[in-house]
Amino acid sequence: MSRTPVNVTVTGGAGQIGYALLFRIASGQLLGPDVPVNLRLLEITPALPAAQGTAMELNDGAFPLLGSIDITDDPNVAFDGANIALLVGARPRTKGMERGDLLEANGGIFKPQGKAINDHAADDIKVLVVGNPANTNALIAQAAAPDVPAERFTAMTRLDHNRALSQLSAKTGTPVSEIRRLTIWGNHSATQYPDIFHAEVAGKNAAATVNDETWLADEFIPTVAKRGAAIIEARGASSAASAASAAIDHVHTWVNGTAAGDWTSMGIPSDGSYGVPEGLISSFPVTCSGGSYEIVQGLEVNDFSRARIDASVQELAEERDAVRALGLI
Ligand SMILES: NC(=O)c1ccc[n+]([C@@H]2O[C@H](COP(=O)([O-])OP(=O)(O)OC[C@H]3O[C@@H](n4cnc5c(N)ncnc54)[C@H](O)[C@@H]3O)[C@@H](O)[C@H]2O)c1
Ligand SMILES: O=C(O)C[C@H](O)C(=O)O
Repeated sequence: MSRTPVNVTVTGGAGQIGYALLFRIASGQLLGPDVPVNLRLLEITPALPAAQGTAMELNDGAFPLLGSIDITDDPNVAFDGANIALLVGARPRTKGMERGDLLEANGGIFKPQGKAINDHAADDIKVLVVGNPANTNALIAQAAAPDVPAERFTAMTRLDHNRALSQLSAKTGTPVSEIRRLTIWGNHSATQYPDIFHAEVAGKNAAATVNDETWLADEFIPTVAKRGAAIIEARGASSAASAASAAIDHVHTWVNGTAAGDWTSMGIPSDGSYGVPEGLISSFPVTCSGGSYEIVQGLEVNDFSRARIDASVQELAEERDAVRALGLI
């Protein structure tokens, strides 16, 4: 194998998403079947033994593409030379915790991680934030990394995108492979807006094919937007394998590109497109090519969509204002 290994740092490596994610990275599904990887796992000190256990299992997988595995509780070590950073570890909301408390607790995680990325990561670093609240955690990390181009910080809405694909597939009886151009707009939260007005189902407009605004407003959108809560209710724990799968999809698409004629959804720093205030990390339709992404321009936004995009963006602006008030950005 002649290629230089890619350094992939995963935070929260001992958690449940980490357990589903790391083996797929090691097997080549993140970057490609010919790309060797070195793994760095960042965990909190008490979780280091559990991370060691996961590393033992990774070794036992005898993955041909897997070089080294390093485990640390020091962000400066974890992000040293990192090419890809998957920020999964986060402080979950616990009983009695207000939204502001959650943002503050996560600020204590994502601000130092952003600084460590700024100071130690490789020049081509690409960051995906999975840990919730993902969009605002990405904003905190990005603000702490002024020397890294802002567009390298992204938040995961690919799970929402995949959920929307699956729901539309079930409604129309069309395989997901024949659905294109779906969009998730806004925040990875219950305010997100899954948009099918520009989507295609087997080459035909999805909204026209479905032709059922009641289903769209009362079933499709709430099912996708509240799917995370429904999984927690059913499993007693938040989504893990599907979240890991979406993280793989997000980075794979970012690095290897979108298919011709299709796009994907990524939480990215807004450039002001579609009336989303510049700098907010909001989900947009994007195409990827050559390791970069671009917002799909020129889509008509009807009144139905406008109201829903604006509501989610408003929530993002409130989260930004809250972390600004806490001095986190
Ligand atoms: N964006 C999405 O679509 C999406 C989907 C599912 C879950 N999530 C979020 O992903 C996060 C992780 O979920 P999980 O199920 O793996 O949780 P988990 O509790 O099983 O694992 C989290 C891990 O992060 C570690 N951790 C905590 N603080 C850390 C720090 N400062 N540095 C490094 N590691 C740290 C913990 O020790 C733990 O091992 C949660 O915030 C969850 O809400 C996001
Ligand atoms: O962890 C959560 O709160 C839910 C998660 O973000 C999900 O969408 O499954």
